[in-house]
Parts: sequence; C-alpha cells; structure tokens
Amino acid sequence: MNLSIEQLGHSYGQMEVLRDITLDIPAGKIVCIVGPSGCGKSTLLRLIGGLEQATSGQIFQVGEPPQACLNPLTYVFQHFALLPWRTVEGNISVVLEDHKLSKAQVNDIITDVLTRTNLTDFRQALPKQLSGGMKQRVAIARALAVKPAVMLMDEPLSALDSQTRELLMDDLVHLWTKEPFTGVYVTHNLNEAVRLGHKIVVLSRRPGCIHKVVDIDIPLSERLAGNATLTEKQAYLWDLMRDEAMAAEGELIDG
Ligand SMILES: Nc1ncnc2c1ncn2[C@@H]1O[C@H](COP(=O)(O)OP(=O)(O)OP(=O)(O)O)[C@@H](O)[C@H]1O
Repeated sequence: MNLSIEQLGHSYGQMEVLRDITLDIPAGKIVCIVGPSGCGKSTLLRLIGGLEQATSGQIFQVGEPPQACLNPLTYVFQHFALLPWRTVEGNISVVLEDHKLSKAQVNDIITDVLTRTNLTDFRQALPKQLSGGMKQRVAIARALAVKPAVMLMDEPLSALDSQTRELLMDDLVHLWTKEPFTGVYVTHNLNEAVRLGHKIVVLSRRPGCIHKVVDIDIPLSERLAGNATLTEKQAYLWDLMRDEAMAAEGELIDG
C-alpha cells in the first residue's frame, strides 16, 4: 500500500504549521522527514496516522495493506510508550487484543516479532528491567506485530545514547532487509536519515513546505559508517537545512 499526500496544509488556530505538502510514500521504502525545530514534522506524522485531521488537502491510501495486516498505520514513539505493569509479551499482546485472534495465533505472532527483534529471552521481563535500547526494541516489535502497511516513527532513536542508536539503526536495517516495510521516519539526525532513508524530505521552517526531496539509491545493508557517498549526502542535507535551522532557532529564542 502506498500513501499519496496531496496539498496537505495544517494550522493550529492562527498558526500555520504545514503548507502545500504533496508527497508519495512508496510501499516497501523508508521516507525520512527532516527539517528545523518546530517546522511541523511530528504534525505531518500525526496527520498521516489519522491522529489529527488536516486543515486542508488529503491523504490517500493507494492499494491494499499487506496480507494479515491488523492495523494499516502504526506508531513507534520517541519515549517507547510501554505499559510499565505489563511484561514484554503483555506489551505486545495489548495491540492484538481486539482482533479476534486465537491464543495460538497471538502466541505465534509474539514469538515471531520477538525473534525478529532479538528479544526472545526477555519475553517475561518488565519494562523497568530493560535498557532504553531494549525498550525501543519492544516498541518496534509491538509495531511489527500488527503487520502494518506503514510504520510511523517519530524520532524513535533520539532518547538513546549514541552507541545504542547505532545498534538500533543496525537492527532496523536488518529488519527491513529481511522483510521490507514501509516507514515514515521523523528525525533531527541527518546521519540517521542517510543510513535509513530511501527518500529524504527536507522541510523548510514553519510553515513547513517541502524544500527538497533527496533520493538515496544505495541499498540499506551497504550503508556502512564512513561511506563517502553518504557523508556527501549528509553534508548536502545540512547545507540545505543550515539557514532554515538558524532562522528557526532565532524564532524560538525570540518567542
Ligand atoms: N496540538 C498542538 N496545538 C497547538 N500547537 C501545536 C500543537 N502541536 C504542535 N504545535 C506547534 O506546531 C508547531 C510544529 O510542531 P511539531 O511538533 O509538528 O514540529 P516538529 O518539526 O516536529 O518540531 P521538533 O523538531 O521541535 O520536534 C510548533 O510550533 C508546535 O509548538
């Protein structure tokens, strides 16, 4: 299933946040959204996920969701959003509860996503027993459990230290390489964008418009740290963003 976003605009009261966003999210690809603070990246993700209704424009779901999809659009949040009183297994089963699945089916899905995210040994652990990186793996496993058509990821690695971020990026690359998923990935981090994005959408400062779309053709599994093309792309993205980011910073400081 592809998503087709057409002339999307959004305002909060008098404040225009997004303007004229037209964008395709192709099936099986990861689209990264970058841009200065406050330019509307998270708002765009919430509009795509249907958590808020856009002021103008439309979002179309084109084609069918994958077979056995339980929920076409699912989120991975920056702060994991795990239920502290439920085990890892319980945090995943919660998203399967309303789907008329047998106990055996639920068990199979949980076993599968825990295997894919290397969490099998932590099935009965509580979130408080897990590191930040492990918690985010659980959140990713929970998202995968509903076989989403599109995974919406809002700064999923930004609460983690840099080493854990590297490990989780590798995990996401492995997951995608084994079974490509469609993702929209909001980040401030241009290194994450060039490692994970097939397409990188650079938004201008608020009201966020599409400033540039940069495609990266290198397969995800070949995007190793230090790759010269990626370093170049990252520098190019920063060139595109620097002036806008400085202006946005000034706006925040000035109120
Ligand atoms: N529910 C809301 N009501 C009013 N204003 C909001 C709401 N949500 C976001 N905003 C404002 O809309 C603007 C865009 O916010 P948004 O979080 O989408 O930007 P962002 O690009 O994701 O920001 P950041 O990079 O800092 O996370 C900001 O000025 C923010 O304060």
